[in-house]
Amino acid sequence: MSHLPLPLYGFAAFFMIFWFGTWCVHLIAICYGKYKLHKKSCKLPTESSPLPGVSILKPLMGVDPNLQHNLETFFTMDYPLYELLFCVEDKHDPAIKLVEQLLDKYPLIDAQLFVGGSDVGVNPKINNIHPGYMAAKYDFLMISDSGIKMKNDTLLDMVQNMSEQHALVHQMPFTCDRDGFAATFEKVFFGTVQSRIYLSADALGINCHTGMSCLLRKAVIDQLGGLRAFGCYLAEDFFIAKRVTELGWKMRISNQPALQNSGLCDIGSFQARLIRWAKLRVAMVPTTILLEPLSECLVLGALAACSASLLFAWDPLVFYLVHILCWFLSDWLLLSIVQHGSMPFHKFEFVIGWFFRELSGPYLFLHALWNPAIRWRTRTFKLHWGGVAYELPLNNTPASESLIAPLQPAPTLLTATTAAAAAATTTTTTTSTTGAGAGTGPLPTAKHRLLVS
Ligand SMILES: CCCCCCCC/C=C\CCCCCCCC(=O)N[C@@H](CO[C@@H]1OC[C@@H](O)[C@H](O)[C@H]1O)[C@H](O)/C=C/CCCCCCCCCCCCC
Ligand SMILES: O=c1ccn([C@@H]2O[C@H](COP(=O)(O)OP(=O)(O)O)[C@@H](O)[C@H]2O)c(=O)[nH]1
Repeated sequence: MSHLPLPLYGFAAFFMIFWFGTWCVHLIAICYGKYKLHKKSCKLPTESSPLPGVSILKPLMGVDPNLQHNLETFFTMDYPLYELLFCVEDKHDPAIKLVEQLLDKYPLIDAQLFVGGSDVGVNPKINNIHPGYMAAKYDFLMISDSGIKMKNDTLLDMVQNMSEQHALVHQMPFTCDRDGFAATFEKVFFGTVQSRIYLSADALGINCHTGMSCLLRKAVIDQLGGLRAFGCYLAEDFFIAKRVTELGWKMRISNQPALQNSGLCDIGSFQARLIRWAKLRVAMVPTTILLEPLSECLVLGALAACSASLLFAWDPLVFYLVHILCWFLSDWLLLSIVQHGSMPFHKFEFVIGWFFRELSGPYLFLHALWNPAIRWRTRTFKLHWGGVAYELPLNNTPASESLIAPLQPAPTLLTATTAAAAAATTTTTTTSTTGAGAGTGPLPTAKHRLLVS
């Protein structure tokens, strides 16, 4: 041992400490997940402190087989005061017709549709929801991506997590139970590697905000310059959380994880999504270039096994196998906590899904580093270090990114009335009710609820 160069011992000691730290992260995630998730809040509204109104922004782009069902869950929530602000950028998007049908089906729910988006920055999601944000009338703002499904009490849960010190409550991303291996893979990713980081980061007060379902204090966002102030970033979620906490406000996750329920679920698109997210993280938090690969089970296990062999003369193979087994069991435990019920797949499928995730993780990360161009739906972007984005011209889309299948509008769904209403660039305001279940009288037909900007 003594003839080996000294720096090698330094590296070995570093990897052993990192390995130990990672197991602490496992432990924190399991304990915090058990404590925090699926807990029913006992804080009930009183006459002196009624539940606040919430303006819900729904950015939509294209239609998938579950969209109608997912959107419908927003019309049937048990919450006394909210408005739904659906936002669609393209006037030919078939999502318009779907929203109109829902507006007709639920005339007592306070809901509007905004078509045309805005041009306040590079981020197409921000551009899409900005008209809805400008029209929002309540003190609380919820941003909820198109693939999110709500339980009856999800909004209540989020509002009850918003204390006097909090300005941001977000849902930890998770998935609905769906059939097929791609759905298993998604659940394994969100319920293991992602939950581990998300839960421990929230427990330790580290910004890990993913903005697919979040509740914000509108006054705080207004104070920060409005949503337009975040239009220059693609990862608006990360920067919203950063600025909000810099003002002294707190953020935290809600008790219910977010139920992603997109009707399009395939391995290729999901991997492309993970690659896109990794590119964002690398640009925003450059230390992830080192931290992410190092925190992968197979990579860290190999490094720790060599280090343990060097430092303590332990058998590296036995160390490696025990490390993988313990990691696997700990991931199963964490996934069970996040799922909070029976698993939609057999244990054997979990084994396959887990190994597939562990083997593909480092590869996807390298892929993200290799090609910095970011394809998001119909557009391609690049990021400056720090996270400021710029859009690339359409013909500059790299071929390697073509595995992404953007949600393409199906033009056949568009009716003549919708097209005519959308083509007329006049602005028509909707008749609004005062909250869920509190409306009066018949409302105009859906086509009059179209706001074209
Ligand atoms: C000793 C242990 C060290 C641990 C090292 C941690 C390594 C991290 C490993 C895995 C990463 C897990 C991923 C966490 C979830 C992030 C998901 C994500 O990338 N989301 C981004 C994109 O979201 C979409 O963006 C567009 C928007 O319009 C959509 O609505 C969004 O859904 C999002 O932008 C990123 C947010 C947070 C990034 C945080 C990066 C820091 C991670 C390091 C945290 C370390 C915690 C260590 C705990 C002890
Ligand atoms: O050009 C775009 C891309 C996305 N979105 C919306 O932004 C949200 C998140 O998009 P996506 O699911 O593609 O992002 P991810 O969760 O994969 O990061 C969804 O509600 C989309 O409808 C949008 O309005 N315009």
